[in-house]
Amino acid sequence: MYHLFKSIYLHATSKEEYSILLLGLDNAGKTTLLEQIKGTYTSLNPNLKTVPTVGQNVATISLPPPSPPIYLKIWDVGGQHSLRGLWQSYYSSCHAIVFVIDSSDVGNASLAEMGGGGINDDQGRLDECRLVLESILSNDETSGVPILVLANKQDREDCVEVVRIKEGFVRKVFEGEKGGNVRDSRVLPCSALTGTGVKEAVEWLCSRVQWNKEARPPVMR
Ligand SMILES: Nc1nc2c(ncn2[C@@H]2O[C@H](COP(=O)(O)OP(=O)(O)OP(=O)(O)O)[C@@H](O)[C@H]2O)c(=O)[nH]1
Ligand SMILES: [Mg+2]
Repeated sequence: MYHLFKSIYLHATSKEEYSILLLGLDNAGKTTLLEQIKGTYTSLNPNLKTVPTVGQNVATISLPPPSPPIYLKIWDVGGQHSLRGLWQSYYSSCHAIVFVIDSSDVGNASLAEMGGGGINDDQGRLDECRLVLESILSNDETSGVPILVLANKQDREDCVEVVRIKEGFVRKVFEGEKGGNVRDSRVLPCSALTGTGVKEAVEWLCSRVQWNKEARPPVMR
Protein backbone atom coordinates (compact mmCIF):
# COMPACT_ATOMS: atom_id res chain seq x y z
CA MET A 1 0.00 0.00 0.00
CA TYR A 2 2.86 2.34 0.90
CA HIS A 3 4.39 1.80 -2.52
CA LEU A 4 1.09 2.46 -4.25
CA PHE A 5 0.65 5.78 -2.42
CA LYS A 6 4.26 6.67 -3.04
CA SER A 7 3.96 6.11 -6.77
CA ILE A 8 0.66 8.07 -6.92
CA TYR A 9 2.31 10.90 -4.97
CA LEU A 10 5.38 10.92 -7.22
CA HIS A 11 3.23 10.87 -10.33
CA ALA A 12 1.16 13.81 -9.05
CA THR A 13 4.14 15.91 -8.00
CA SER A 14 6.74 15.20 -10.67
CA LYS A 15 7.07 16.87 -14.06
CA GLU A 16 8.22 15.66 -17.45
CA GLU A 17 11.71 16.83 -18.36
CA TYR A 18 12.95 17.02 -21.97
CA SER A 19 16.54 17.70 -23.04
CA ILE A 20 17.23 20.19 -25.81
CA LEU A 21 20.62 20.26 -27.50
CA LEU A 22 22.00 23.52 -28.96
CA LEU A 23 24.40 22.83 -31.84
CA GLY A 24 26.03 24.89 -34.58
CA LEU A 25 29.39 26.28 -35.66
CA ASP A 26 31.51 28.28 -33.23
CA ASN A 27 30.36 31.91 -33.05
CA ALA A 28 26.80 31.01 -34.21
CA GLY A 29 25.26 32.36 -31.01
CA LYS A 30 24.39 29.23 -28.96
CA THR A 31 25.58 30.53 -25.59
CA THR A 32 23.96 33.91 -26.20
CA LEU A 33 20.73 32.07 -26.98
CA LEU A 34 20.95 30.02 -23.78
CA GLU A 35 21.53 33.20 -21.77
CA GLN A 36 18.59 34.92 -23.47
CA ILE A 37 16.35 31.91 -22.70
CA LYS A 38 17.49 32.01 -19.06
CA GLY A 39 16.70 35.73 -18.92
CA THR A 40 13.24 35.16 -20.42
CA TYR A 41 12.12 32.16 -18.36
CA THR A 42 14.01 32.35 -15.06
CA SER A 43 14.88 35.02 -12.53
CA LEU A 44 18.58 34.70 -13.44
CA ASN A 45 20.28 37.65 -15.08
CA PRO A 46 21.46 36.83 -18.61
CA ASN A 47 25.13 37.32 -19.33
CA LEU A 48 25.23 38.33 -22.97
CA LYS A 49 28.98 38.91 -22.96
CA THR A 50 29.91 35.38 -23.94
CA VAL A 51 33.26 33.75 -24.53
CA PRO A 52 33.83 30.70 -26.77
CA THR A 53 32.52 27.62 -24.99
CA VAL A 54 34.96 24.91 -24.06
CA GLY A 55 32.83 22.16 -22.58
CA GLN A 56 29.16 22.76 -21.85
CA ASN A 57 26.60 25.06 -20.25
CA VAL A 58 23.19 23.92 -19.07
CA ALA A 59 20.00 25.56 -17.83
CA THR A 60 16.59 24.16 -16.89
CA ILE A 61 13.48 26.22 -17.53
CA SER A 62 9.74 25.76 -17.28
CA LEU A 63 7.22 27.76 -19.27
CA PRO A 64 4.48 29.76 -17.55
CA PRO A 65 0.81 28.70 -17.92
CA PRO A 66 -1.04 28.11 -20.21
CA SER A 67 1.98 26.10 -21.42
CA PRO A 68 1.98 22.54 -20.09
CA PRO A 69 3.94 22.02 -16.84
CA ILE A 70 7.14 20.52 -18.21
CA TYR A 71 10.83 21.22 -17.80
CA LEU A 72 13.18 21.90 -20.69
CA LYS A 73 16.79 21.14 -19.86
CA ILE A 74 18.88 23.01 -22.41
CA TRP A 75 22.44 21.94 -23.21
CA ASP A 76 24.83 24.34 -24.92
CA VAL A 77 28.04 22.76 -26.16
CA GLY A 78 31.14 24.27 -27.76
CA GLY A 79 31.00 24.55 -31.54
CA GLN A 80 34.71 24.83 -32.32
CA HIS A 81 35.95 22.23 -34.77
CA SER A 82 37.98 20.35 -32.17
CA LEU A 83 34.96 20.07 -29.84
CA ARG A 84 32.40 18.77 -32.34
CA GLY A 85 33.42 15.16 -31.71
CA LEU A 86 31.84 15.48 -28.26
CA TRP A 87 28.40 16.27 -29.64
CA GLN A 88 27.44 12.69 -30.36
CA SER A 89 27.60 11.71 -26.72
CA TYR A 90 24.50 13.92 -26.22
CA TYR A 91 22.48 12.53 -29.14
CA SER A 92 20.87 9.48 -27.59
CA SER A 93 19.42 11.36 -24.62
CA CYS A 94 18.21 14.53 -26.34
CA HIS A 95 14.57 15.13 -27.25
CA ALA A 96 15.13 17.95 -29.76
CA ILE A 97 18.03 19.66 -31.47
CA VAL A 98 18.39 23.36 -32.22
CA PHE A 99 20.84 24.05 -35.04
CA VAL A 100 21.95 27.69 -34.76
CA ILE A 101 23.20 29.47 -37.89
CA ASP A 102 25.00 32.82 -38.01
CA SER A 103 22.91 34.43 -40.78
CA SER A 104 25.63 37.00 -41.39
CA ASP A 105 28.24 34.35 -42.19
CA VAL A 106 26.70 32.12 -44.84
CA GLY A 107 27.50 34.18 -47.94
CA ASN A 108 24.54 35.88 -49.56
CA ALA A 109 25.54 35.30 -53.18
CA SER A 110 26.26 31.61 -52.92
CA LEU A 111 22.98 30.48 -51.38
CA ALA A 112 21.33 30.07 -54.78
CA GLU A 113 23.90 27.49 -55.86
CA MET A 114 24.83 25.87 -52.64
CA GLY A 115 28.25 24.33 -52.70
CA GLY A 116 28.97 25.42 -56.29
CA GLY A 117 30.46 28.80 -55.56
CA GLY A 118 33.01 30.28 -57.90
CA ILE A 119 36.29 31.70 -56.77
CA ASN A 120 34.88 35.21 -56.26
CA ASP A 121 31.78 34.11 -54.39
CA ASP A 122 31.37 35.27 -50.86
CA GLN A 123 30.80 31.80 -49.43
CA GLY A 124 31.00 32.67 -45.76
CA ARG A 125 30.89 29.44 -43.80
CA LEU A 126 28.07 27.90 -45.83
CA ASP A 127 29.95 24.74 -46.82
CA GLU A 128 31.14 24.11 -43.29
CA CYS A 129 27.63 24.68 -42.00
CA ARG A 130 26.21 22.21 -44.55
CA LEU A 131 28.72 19.49 -43.66
CA VAL A 132 28.05 19.87 -39.95
CA LEU A 133 24.25 19.84 -40.37
CA GLU A 134 24.50 16.79 -42.65
CA SER A 135 26.59 14.92 -40.13
CA ILE A 136 23.99 15.58 -37.40
CA LEU A 137 21.10 14.48 -39.63
CA SER A 138 22.81 11.33 -40.84
CA ASN A 139 23.74 10.07 -37.37
CA ASP A 140 21.51 7.10 -36.40
CA GLU A 141 21.10 8.39 -32.86
CA THR A 142 19.37 11.60 -33.99
CA SER A 143 16.90 9.67 -36.13
CA GLY A 144 13.37 11.06 -35.67
CA VAL A 145 14.50 13.81 -33.30
CA PRO A 146 12.72 17.13 -34.06
CA ILE A 147 15.13 19.77 -35.40
CA LEU A 148 14.71 23.51 -35.18
CA VAL A 149 17.03 25.51 -37.41
CA LEU A 150 17.48 29.05 -36.13
CA ALA A 151 18.60 31.73 -38.57
CA ASN A 152 20.29 33.77 -35.85
CA LYS A 153 21.70 37.33 -35.87
CA GLN A 154 18.72 38.66 -37.82
CA ASP A 155 19.36 42.03 -36.15
CA ARG A 156 22.52 42.49 -38.23
CA GLU A 157 22.34 44.56 -41.38
CA ASP A 158 24.49 42.12 -43.30
CA CYS A 159 22.35 39.07 -42.45
CA VAL A 160 20.79 36.78 -45.03
CA GLU A 161 17.02 36.68 -44.59
CA VAL A 162 15.38 33.56 -43.22
CA VAL A 163 13.50 32.63 -46.41
CA ARG A 164 16.80 32.44 -48.35
CA ILE A 165 18.40 30.30 -45.67
CA LYS A 166 15.37 28.03 -45.64
CA GLU A 167 14.96 27.62 -49.41
CA GLY A 168 18.58 27.97 -50.49
CA PHE A 169 20.19 25.89 -47.78
CA VAL A 170 18.13 24.03 -45.16
CA ARG A 171 15.57 22.49 -47.53
CA LYS A 172 18.34 21.24 -49.82
CA VAL A 173 20.20 19.63 -46.93
CA PHE A 174 17.06 17.97 -45.55
CA GLU A 175 16.03 16.69 -48.97
CA GLY A 176 19.56 15.65 -49.93
CA GLU A 177 21.24 12.26 -49.68
CA LYS A 178 22.46 12.89 -46.16
CA GLY A 179 19.18 14.41 -45.01
CA GLY A 180 18.39 11.32 -42.96
CA ASN A 181 14.87 10.19 -42.08
CA VAL A 182 11.81 12.34 -42.43
CA ARG A 183 11.42 14.24 -39.20
CA ASP A 184 9.69 17.18 -37.63
CA SER A 185 11.61 20.32 -38.53
CA ARG A 186 11.21 24.07 -38.75
CA VAL A 187 13.29 27.09 -39.73
CA LEU A 188 12.74 30.26 -37.69
CA PRO A 189 14.42 33.69 -37.62
CA CYS A 190 15.84 35.00 -34.37
CA SER A 191 18.24 37.33 -32.67
CA ALA A 192 19.71 35.76 -29.59
CA LEU A 193 21.24 39.11 -28.73
CA THR A 194 18.03 41.17 -28.72
CA GLY A 195 15.70 38.29 -27.82
CA THR A 196 13.53 38.58 -30.94
CA GLY A 197 12.10 35.20 -31.91
CA VAL A 198 13.35 33.42 -28.79
CA LYS A 199 9.90 32.74 -27.31
CA GLU A 200 8.60 31.40 -30.62
CA ALA A 201 11.57 29.03 -30.76
CA VAL A 202 11.05 27.75 -27.20
CA GLU A 203 7.32 27.30 -27.77
CA TRP A 204 7.94 25.29 -30.94
CA LEU A 205 10.35 23.03 -29.04
CA CYS A 206 7.92 22.63 -26.18
CA SER A 207 5.14 21.39 -28.46
CA ARG A 208 7.35 19.14 -30.57
CA VAL A 209 9.07 17.24 -27.76
CA GLN A 210 5.62 16.40 -26.42
CA TRP A 211 4.32 15.27 -29.80
CA ASN A 212 7.34 12.99 -30.07
CA LYS A 213 7.16 11.62 -26.54
CA GLU A 214 6.23 8.07 -27.47
CA ALA A 215 9.39 7.77 -29.54
CA ARG A 216 11.56 9.64 -26.99
CA PRO A 217 9.93 9.53 -23.56
CA PRO A 218 10.72 12.28 -21.05
CA VAL A 219 12.54 11.80 -17.76
CA MET A 220 10.30 12.35 -14.71
CA ARG A 221 11.64 14.92 -12.18
N1 LIG B 1 24.45 40.84 -33.66
C1 LIG B 1 24.29 39.69 -33.05
N2 LIG B 1 25.35 39.09 -32.47
C2 LIG B 1 25.15 37.90 -31.86
C3 LIG B 1 23.89 37.26 -31.82
N3 LIG B 1 24.02 36.09 -31.18
C4 LIG B 1 25.32 36.01 -30.81
N4 LIG B 1 26.00 37.10 -31.22
C5 LIG B 1 27.42 37.40 -31.02
O1 LIG B 1 28.19 36.38 -31.65
C6 LIG B 1 29.35 36.09 -30.87
C7 LIG B 1 29.40 34.61 -30.51
O2 LIG B 1 28.29 34.27 -29.70
P1 LIG B 1 28.29 32.98 -28.77
O3 LIG B 1 26.91 32.87 -28.19
O4 LIG B 1 29.40 33.00 -27.81
O5 LIG B 1 28.55 31.84 -29.86
P2 LIG B 1 28.60 30.25 -29.64
O6 LIG B 1 27.76 29.63 -30.71
O7 LIG B 1 28.22 29.91 -28.25
O8 LIG B 1 30.14 29.94 -29.91
P3 LIG B 1 31.01 28.69 -29.36
O9 LIG B 1 30.85 28.64 -27.88
O10 LIG B 1 32.42 28.97 -29.77
O11 LIG B 1 30.47 27.45 -30.02
C8 LIG B 1 29.28 37.00 -29.64
O12 LIG B 1 30.04 38.16 -29.90
C9 LIG B 1 27.80 37.35 -29.55
O13 LIG B 1 27.55 38.60 -28.93
C10 LIG B 1 22.77 37.92 -32.44
O14 LIG B 1 21.62 37.46 -32.48
N5 LIG B 1 23.05 39.12 -33.05
MG1 LIG C 1 29.25 29.02 -26.73
